[in-house]
Amino acid sequence: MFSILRKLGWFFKLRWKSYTFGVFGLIAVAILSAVTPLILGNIIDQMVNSTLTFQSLALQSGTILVFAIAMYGLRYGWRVAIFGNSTLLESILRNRLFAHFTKMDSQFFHEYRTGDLMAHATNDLAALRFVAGGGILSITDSIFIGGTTLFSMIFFVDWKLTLFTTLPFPLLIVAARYMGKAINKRYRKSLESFSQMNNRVQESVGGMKVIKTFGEEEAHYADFTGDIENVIARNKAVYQVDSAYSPIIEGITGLTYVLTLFFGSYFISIDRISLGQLIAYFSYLSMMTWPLLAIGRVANTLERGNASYNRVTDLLSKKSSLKEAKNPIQTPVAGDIAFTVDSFTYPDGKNEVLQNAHFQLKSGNTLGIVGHTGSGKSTIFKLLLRDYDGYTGKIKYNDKDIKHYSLDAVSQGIGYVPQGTFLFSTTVRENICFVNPQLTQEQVEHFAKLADIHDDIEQFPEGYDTEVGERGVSLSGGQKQRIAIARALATQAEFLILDDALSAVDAQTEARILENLRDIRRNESTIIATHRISSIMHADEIIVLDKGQIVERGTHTELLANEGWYSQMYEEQQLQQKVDQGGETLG
Ligand SMILES: Nc1ncnc2c1ncn2[C@@H]1O[C@H](COP(=O)(O)OP(=O)(O)OP(=O)(O)O)[C@@H](O)[C@H]1O
Repeated sequence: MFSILRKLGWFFKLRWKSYTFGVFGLIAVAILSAVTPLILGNIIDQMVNSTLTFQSLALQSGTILVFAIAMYGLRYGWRVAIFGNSTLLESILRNRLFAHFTKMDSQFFHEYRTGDLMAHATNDLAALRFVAGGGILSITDSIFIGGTTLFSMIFFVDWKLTLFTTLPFPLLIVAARYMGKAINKRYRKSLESFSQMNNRVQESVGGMKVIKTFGEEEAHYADFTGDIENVIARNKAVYQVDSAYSPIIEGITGLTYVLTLFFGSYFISIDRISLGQLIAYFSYLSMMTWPLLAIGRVANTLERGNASYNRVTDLLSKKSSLKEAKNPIQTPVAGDIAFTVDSFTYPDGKNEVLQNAHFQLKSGNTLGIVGHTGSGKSTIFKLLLRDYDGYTGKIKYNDKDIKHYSLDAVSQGIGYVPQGTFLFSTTVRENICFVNPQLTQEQVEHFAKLADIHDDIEQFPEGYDTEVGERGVSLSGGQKQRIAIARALATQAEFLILDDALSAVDAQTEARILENLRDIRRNESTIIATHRISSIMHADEIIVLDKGQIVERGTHTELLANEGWYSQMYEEQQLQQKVDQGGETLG
């Protein structure tokens, strides 16, 4: 249980000054508050004995007032010190987690759902914040405030009275401990159901269009209602124990008050203690409840913190399967590509996704990749981007193994437009200069023009400052794709990879964009995967993939002469285009 304090040792060491100040503040408050009831008791005794002079009353009340002001200042100080530290710990760990997430590979995000990762980043870190704040406070409280109060009860009032009246105290500790444990257990379950509901909300909002299209709203709503009911039931279970907690604690403290009244009156009657001492004792009793509850609470806070710390370190210890070379090449990848992958299977997949996929791309050339859906086009890109290492064969940039480059060097050398475009909920401009925020307006417009999206952006309510996504303008699929292309071009990388990145734009627009690319990227390399043959017919080489194997390769003319799948697809698509154009003229 206390091992969490050792595990967080690095943080306590880091913040030892403010913790020392905070703990001393707490101890000083404990001592001052133990003296106050004594003064009070003394005033009352002097009153009873008619020895109270105005001077001594003023002096003693003045002392109480000074103590109260000092305690106010000290309490403020320790709160700022200790709770300030606890939020600092949370932010340090949150930064570490986030930095770690950014380094992890695709496999990691496949394994952990977003909702779970968010739960770790919130609930577990909050539990650790409690340890570093409330936990330290409770430990100091129970040891020092509890200790000084008990000491004062025994030595400044009466040891016998203390003995008889504190009999129910162990009961208080046990009740606080066990009920706290039960609350924690139920609370954890309620968090789990909350996390499950969170995951569903996230999926539902993301997939709302799909759900609606398939008329699945009701079924989905029923599932969601089930989740909500589960959350409510589990929260109720927490409150059931929670509601019983306070009455039980109050009952036990009530019992100590009754015992004190009984024994106290008796001891006054036999002149063992004075009335003033009894009143002081009552003050001590009320000061004692909090440290006793703290003892029960400390155990639970530490246990929860321990479990959370283990979960967080577990996440942090997950290694990306991609290892950086010892002294990696830091210059962005460039030059010729030699792709010779003999075999690749996804880490959690059963079937080989690529087999003997070998191709070369000379610097400055364009490679086209076509093939059925699922034939492995995107997989080739994932390997070129070094999302996975587990293949047999070699991938080389400029004659050097991809694994000898740093991960940043690979991503910096490639402008990538993935199949599913993702834009950030920010302005069009910020989306375009995502990698390079220093771009001037002219440069941003230049890339937007190349991606044939400039005219569209000019029409948006606030031009390049228009927000995209939920808070701003809704974009068409084709507009999103073109902004994503502008963003990839703005990286000014050596390689441009377009993965079916023009599927949502019409053939004329596509032709214009490709023409622009051919023009400005004459000396740089481009790889285009597509279902539309017209997109790649100008490529220097085209490869046709089928079930992970290259079944045809050559230039457009060579492939047509081949009379295989490529020429057949080309003819079908030409025919389709003619039919479409015919339809347009007829219409
Ligand atoms: N993360 C993954 N884990 C396991 N299998 C995967 C994963 N991603 C893709 N696959 C499988 O690999 C195969 C090739 O997929 P890939 O996405 O490369 O095809 P594609 O040619 O790009 O298809 P499309 O034209 O539909 O985009 C498919 O059978 C697919 O199911």
